[in-house]
Amino acid sequence: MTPSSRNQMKSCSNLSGKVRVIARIRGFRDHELASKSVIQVCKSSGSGPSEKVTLSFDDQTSSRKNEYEVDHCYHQNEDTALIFSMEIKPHISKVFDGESSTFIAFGARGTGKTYTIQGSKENVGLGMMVMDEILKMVEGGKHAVAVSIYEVFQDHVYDILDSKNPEVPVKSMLEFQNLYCMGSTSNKPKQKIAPELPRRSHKALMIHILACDKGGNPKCVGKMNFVDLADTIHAVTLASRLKSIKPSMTAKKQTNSSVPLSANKADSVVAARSAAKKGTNSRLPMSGKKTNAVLKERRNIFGDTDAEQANGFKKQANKPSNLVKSDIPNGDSAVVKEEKGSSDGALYSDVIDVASAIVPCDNIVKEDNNLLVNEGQSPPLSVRLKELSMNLQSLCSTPLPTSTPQVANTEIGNIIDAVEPKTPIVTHKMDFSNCPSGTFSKRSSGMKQSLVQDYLEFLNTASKEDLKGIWGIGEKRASYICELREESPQPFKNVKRMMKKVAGELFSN
Ligand SMILES: Nc1ncnc2c1ncn2[C@@H]1O[C@H](COP(=O)(O)OP(=O)(O)OP(=O)(O)O)[C@@H](O)[C@H]1O
Repeated sequence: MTPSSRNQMKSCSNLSGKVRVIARIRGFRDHELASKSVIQVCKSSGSGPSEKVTLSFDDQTSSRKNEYEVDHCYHQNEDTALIFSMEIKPHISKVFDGESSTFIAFGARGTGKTYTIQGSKENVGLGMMVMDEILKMVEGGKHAVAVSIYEVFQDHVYDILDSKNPEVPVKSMLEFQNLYCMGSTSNKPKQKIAPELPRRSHKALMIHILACDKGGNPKCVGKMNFVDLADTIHAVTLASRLKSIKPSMTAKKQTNSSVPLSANKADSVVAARSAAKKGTNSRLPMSGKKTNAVLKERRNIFGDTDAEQANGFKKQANKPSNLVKSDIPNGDSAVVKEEKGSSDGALYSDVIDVASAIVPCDNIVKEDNNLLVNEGQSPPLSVRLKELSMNLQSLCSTPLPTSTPQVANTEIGNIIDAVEPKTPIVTHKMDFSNCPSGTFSKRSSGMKQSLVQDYLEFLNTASKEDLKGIWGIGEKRASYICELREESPQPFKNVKRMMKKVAGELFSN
């Protein structure tokens, strides 16, 4: 994908010549129609597999216009069965010959990735269709089928089915349905993730085709992988995110054991040990025995020294935030198909190959907080927004001698109600018979609320450069605000939403 810049054509097709990129249009929902976005699909003059399609997204609300070139586009009246027969079915027989494939559904929230791969109650997804076809092909033959289902959250890979036996044999559609539905609704990782934090995990279904070797032991001859790549990830960032999972993958391959700790936890162990050595901190986050075990394991995995580890982890800690921009905007999703031999494809299948690494996630909440942390010197956006909310709170909690309902207490929810649009921003019929202080209060209350609205409007519409002009908003914060706008054209409709969206329960205290 070419670097993204505004109003520039992005070619999503023919990545490394080994990837086919198709788009699927699911149509606008009612609230999306209101955003005045327009999608245009133009076919090039070629036909058949060589045809190229240009998708133009014109968001009149934000004046954004983006164009993408893809290999094919499925329209909203074309169902998943058509995608299956055109894009996936031709590859099934190749898997039996050892040619693995990976299919990635990629798009912003709500664009239809789950609908396409897992399906819904009413509509069967690609996963079920493929399994149905594969089971027919293995029936009575020399092959067998097994499945694995994984969930990737940040740098952790969770085995959803059975950590002791990552490849679970499947003999019938009923068996598969039970596993797949259980896997899809599993709350194993969810339990560990703080509810107020955005949950953006990726899911992967792997279908293994097995055949017995000469010794009668089942051996994998080929795989079909289906990845639900959640969130708004730019293709370039995608590659780096996958690379960041690589240490876990390498660990799994080299030691054939689970990775004992997340990088962050090990990082803190290394940092604490180094501090202890220097005498600046005598406390280790774990017992000395466990610390040594962790470091030993990491040495086995990475073959590095403490100092190298510290550097390596430092680099990881400084890697860009997970909150990244999508190259495929709201309203469309894409299925990317990869064939054996692609360098990128190898990376993707690696992710899944080692996905049985089970990582204790007692630290995951701490790590999730990184989502809200700005890596720069300045305080994180959440802190800045909290500051802003306190200012707004103090503005709004001033008792007003107007007809506005009095705020009974200074709970933030009540304050927000007072700033909701139902409160008149400016009183047109000013009662000048009031005493001068009354008039002044009325005017100032209108002004305060107008300021609030202006600020929200500014956050919703200002260009990145203008956002950066505000004190406390730097490159990262401005990018984050722009990303929120990608998901919804007006993310900051009112103070309540702004607080919910950006800082979760931070403001509820
Ligand atoms: N092609 C489609 N036709 C009809 N409805 C669709 C289509 N694609 C998606 N939908 C509907 O849109 C909604 C969101 O779809 P879905 O949950 O699959 O999105 P998603 O990309 O998986 O979102 P998330 O990233 O939040 O998991 C669902 O109600 C789904 O039924």
